Amino acid sequence: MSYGVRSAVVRFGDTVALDDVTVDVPAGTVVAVVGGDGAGKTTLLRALVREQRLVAGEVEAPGKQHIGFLPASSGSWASLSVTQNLDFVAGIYGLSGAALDTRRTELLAGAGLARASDRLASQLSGGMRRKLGFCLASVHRPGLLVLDEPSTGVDPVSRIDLWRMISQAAADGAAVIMSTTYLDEAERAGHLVVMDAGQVLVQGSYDDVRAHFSGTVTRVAAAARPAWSWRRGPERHEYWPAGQAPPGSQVVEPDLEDIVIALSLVRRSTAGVRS
Ligand SMILES: Nc1ncnc2c1ncn2[C@@H]1O[C@H](COP(=O)(O)OP(=O)(O)OP(=O)(O)O)[C@@H](O)[C@H]1O
Repeated sequence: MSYGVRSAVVRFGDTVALDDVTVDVPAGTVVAVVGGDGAGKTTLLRALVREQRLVAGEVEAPGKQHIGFLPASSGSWASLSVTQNLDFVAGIYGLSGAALDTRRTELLAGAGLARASDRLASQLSGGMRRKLGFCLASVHRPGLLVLDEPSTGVDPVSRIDLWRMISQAAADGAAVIMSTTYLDEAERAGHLVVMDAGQVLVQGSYDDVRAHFSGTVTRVAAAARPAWSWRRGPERHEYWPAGQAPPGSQVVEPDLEDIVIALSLVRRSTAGVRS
């Protein structure tokens, strides 16, 4: 079973938020959607859960009761405790008794929230709230799990817990699609979708994305082409089209962050956004 969107188009006035986007989300796979601000990640996920209407194209998704959706904001009820949040959502899906007890224990332990089970959601840290949101989205073991930036604000150690749970959901057979701004963690997904300005720039496994990348990334002290360079920690990286890097340049093996930035710069240049 594979879900997804085909040739999806979404417009907000003059803004094309999705421009002929086709993405498959096969069962048992984690698809990570990456891209800069306004790339169209949230619109894609909302289209998939049918919260955003398409101007053109098709959505293939199961019925609402088989979808789990963690929206970019909130995802839980501030005035309910952690347990009350879980039991409330589980109840909507008809989960009760021993089955609910088992699932609650499993999710709270996995998310590291067991000791916070009586705390109000409003009293949780931002990262804990995102983890609770994940638990609520996945409590009914949906066939399609759609997560909008589940790890934003979650500390690096807790992100490991979250990834374990996301991977487990896929291993149990769910089709999982998530957006993330953490490109190091996106590299772990089975399938990557790199977006910019509503378009899919490239998609496939991390190896496919690297193989598709043409051009050279160099490490520089001062940028020769400022519009094509970006900061990476204490370093500065610069993009050159294939064969154009000056002789003697310090060439670096581009990681996903370099590739996403370079592809976005190329797209904007092609679209006439940059001179
Ligand atoms: N309700 C809306 N009304 C008008 N424009 C919108 C609306 N929602 C999204 N957009 C525009 O559509 C484009 C895609 O937005 P979207 O939220 O999908 O991007 P994103 O990749 O999720 O960005 P971010 O990471 O900043 O949330 C942006 O240009 C955004 O301004």
